[in-house]
Amino acid sequence: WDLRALRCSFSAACECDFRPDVRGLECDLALNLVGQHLVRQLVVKGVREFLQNHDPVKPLVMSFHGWTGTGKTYVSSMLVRYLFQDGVRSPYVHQFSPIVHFPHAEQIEQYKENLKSWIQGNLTNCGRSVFLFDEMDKMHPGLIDVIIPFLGPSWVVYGTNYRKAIFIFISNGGGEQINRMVLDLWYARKDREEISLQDLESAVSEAVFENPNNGFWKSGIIEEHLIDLLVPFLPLKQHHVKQCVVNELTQQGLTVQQDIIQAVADSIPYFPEEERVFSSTGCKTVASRVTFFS
Ligand SMILES: Nc1ncnc2c1ncn2[C@@H]1O[C@H](COP(=O)(O)OP(=O)(O)OP(=O)(O)O)[C@@H](O)[C@H]1O
Repeated sequence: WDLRALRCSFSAACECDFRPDVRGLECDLALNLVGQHLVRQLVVKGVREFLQNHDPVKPLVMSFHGWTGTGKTYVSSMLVRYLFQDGVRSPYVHQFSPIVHFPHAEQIEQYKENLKSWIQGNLTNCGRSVFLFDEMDKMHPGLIDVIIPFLGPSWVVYGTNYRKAIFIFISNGGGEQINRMVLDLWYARKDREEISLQDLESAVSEAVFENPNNGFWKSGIIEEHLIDLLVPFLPLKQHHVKQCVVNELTQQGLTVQQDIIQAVADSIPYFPEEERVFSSTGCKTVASRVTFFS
């Protein structure tokens, strides 16, 4: 008899689908996430502490920032996989993309209402829900503030505690600032790993808060410090790209060949243009290039 299955048939389904494995997440990140030491530390520590607390004062709110192809979606999907048995397909994981769900600026008031009731309904159904907001930099400013009441410490409806939910925002906003800081370190002949988290955090918050084209523009979410973890994704260097190629070859069951690794790494654009230090597209196009060069 599977005792868990038996218990599941009598209890709230969502708690049953919720099977967090933080150690598994930690291992997977250590093995497969390339060149993002801050991300690994912040996400594992943040999620572990949040899950260890059986009575959290507020939901866990994380915001992922960085240049394209640096691993934001990759990490969020991995996290969800280690939280829910069905991963991103779990009915308790909800993804929002502005282009798909909120395409028309003139319907913003309707979107606000829909988003609020959607979140409220799903939280009533399952306090352990995860909400993923992709491409925050393409979200109409003002829309996201409608979820502020769900992110703070005082949101309790009908006696249900909503503080066990996890909210993840993903955005390229602040990516330029992160790249600039890492590049300045490189010009100063310092390691990219020497970057200060505090400096990054304030530069990113300021950048997204002050950009009128960003979903966080003048947002109460930033102003009221509702984000628990601002997670900066650093630009990847050529040796990181090579590691992504190795991962991809292995995953596709292909032989790891030096000439393919070199050919893929050489075919990618880098910045600064002359020195070719950081990948302009991270590891984003690695999979398709591996197919092309193999
Ligand atoms: N740091 C990384 N370590 C390992 N693989 C990576 C990393 N970054 C990106 N990749 C690979 O590149 C693919 C694309 O990355 P991902 O979609 O996570 O980028 P992103 O940061 O979300 O980009 P965008 O801002 O354009 O959405 C991933 O599926 C993964 O295979």
